[in-house]
Amino acid sequence: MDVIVFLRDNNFLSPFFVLSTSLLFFFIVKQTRLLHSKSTINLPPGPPQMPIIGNLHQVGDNPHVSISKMAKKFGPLISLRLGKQLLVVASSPETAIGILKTQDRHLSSRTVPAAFQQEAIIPHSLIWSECNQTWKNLRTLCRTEMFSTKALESQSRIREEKVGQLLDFLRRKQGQVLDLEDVVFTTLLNTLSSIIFGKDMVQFSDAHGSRDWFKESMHKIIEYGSRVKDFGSFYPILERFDLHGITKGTMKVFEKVFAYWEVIIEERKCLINSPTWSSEQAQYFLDRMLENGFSSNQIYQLVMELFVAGTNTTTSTVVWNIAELMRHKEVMSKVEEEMIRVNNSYQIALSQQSKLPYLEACIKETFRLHPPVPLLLPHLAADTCEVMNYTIPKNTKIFVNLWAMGRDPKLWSNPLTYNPERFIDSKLDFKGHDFELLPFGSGRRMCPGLPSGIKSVEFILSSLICEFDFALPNGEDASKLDMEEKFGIAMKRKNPLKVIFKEKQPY
Ligand code: HEM
Repeated sequence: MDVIVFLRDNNFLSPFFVLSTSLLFFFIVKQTRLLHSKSTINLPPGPPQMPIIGNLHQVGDNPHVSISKMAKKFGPLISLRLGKQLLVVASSPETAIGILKTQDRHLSSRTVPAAFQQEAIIPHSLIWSECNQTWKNLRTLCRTEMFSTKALESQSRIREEKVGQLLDFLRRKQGQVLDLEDVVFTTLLNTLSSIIFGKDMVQFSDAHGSRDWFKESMHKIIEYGSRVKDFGSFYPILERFDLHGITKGTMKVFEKVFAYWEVIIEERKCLINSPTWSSEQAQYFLDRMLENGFSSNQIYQLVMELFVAGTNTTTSTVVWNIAELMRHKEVMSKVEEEMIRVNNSYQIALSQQSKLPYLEACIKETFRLHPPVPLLLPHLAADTCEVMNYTIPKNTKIFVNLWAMGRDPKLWSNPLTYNPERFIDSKLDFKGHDFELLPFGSGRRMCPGLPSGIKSVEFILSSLICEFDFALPNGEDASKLDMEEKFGIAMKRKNPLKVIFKEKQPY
């Protein structure tokens, strides 16, 4: 029954798919041989596989949840087959160590998802490259010019200005119903674009306002990139047909966005080449890329990746935090008390972020329950190697299920209860050394944007909590707020968090 529903839902019963399936039939023999060879390779255990589709029909729209159920049955290191793609999933700190530490060198390559398979720009990728020289150079440039302590300090003015604009907007819209994700996403897009280009990309809009084309483009790219049902990646023979129009779809959006950036880049080049230019004026990340001789394609690719990887994850983190705080009034009160204790008022500056240990505990607790990238970005085995005495063959795709680890009763007492206190007086951190809490990953592929992302999360959260009380529309009871998830490049709420902001009375 499962299989019939899966085939129908994915147009597998349409004439085109019947034809494709016939073609695939000729590969059954090969597949059968492959499955047979499984018995000779010591793969991690896993659920039984169907011919051709393997375990595809069992994965569903929320793979972090379905795979977590499989891990409960088959153990913390399992293997699945999605079409032709072999997948290994780690769901415990020990297996995560095996993948992200012991065998990091062999298991840190990537595959390029259909959405990002753009011939001209993909050789310049940071996220989708194997760990080659290009990848090393790009990470080094980002680390020194975007995420170092010095770079973050030089970005303080921009962060304060963009969060200031967010607060002004919310003050003007007091009493109205607003989409929290939308306003936070706008703030983060503009913060990043001001750091990179020295200008905003989008405007704030209220719940009924028209959406900006740039914001819409980012949503589309993220939507294409988040598609779980990408059959080209399961059956390489189908890859070139772009059956779901994913590659074509993103290419169209990329063209529009890149044309817009090209104008900005050319303007900047003219300024740099003008006689009035002095090197002190070089203050944006674009200047650093131009100084390093980047071509337009290199700039497009890196900037696009920073936008896609940096804005969504950070937005989701802020939204999940506010949702949990609204559900737990007593925790929200403690965060507010901490702010008053630290600062004698609700006002708080960017420089005071490190003095809010209780807020930090709330953020860790939210990372535990709602990791924005629940399976990490897929890794790929560059060579065959062994993890926990099992063989991981070359070209296996690898997930680390952070979501499953965050809810594992063997690791956390009352794992489904939101309880920031568990992190008070605990040394557990999210910086990649404690393998039970890895929202940014660990090892060579670990998120390079951690310092920037966490600064934004802490500053936006504390600023919003300082200035406003939050209520749900129609007097709904916040303690009953639903917490349904939608899997994607960053895991979001399924139902947007609509909030009414009300300015706090001065303390
Ligand atoms: C709360 C915010 C964030 C979270 C939770 C987060 C999480 C992650 C995770 C889990 C990965 C994949 C690690 C792996 O595959 O092993 C990743 C990769 C990456 N992140 Fe972040 N991230 C955040 C913010 C940012 C920001 C602000 C930027 C940049 C502006 C950024 C840029 C990147 C890049 C470029 C990669 C790819 C690194 C590589 O493949 O070598 N992230 N992030």
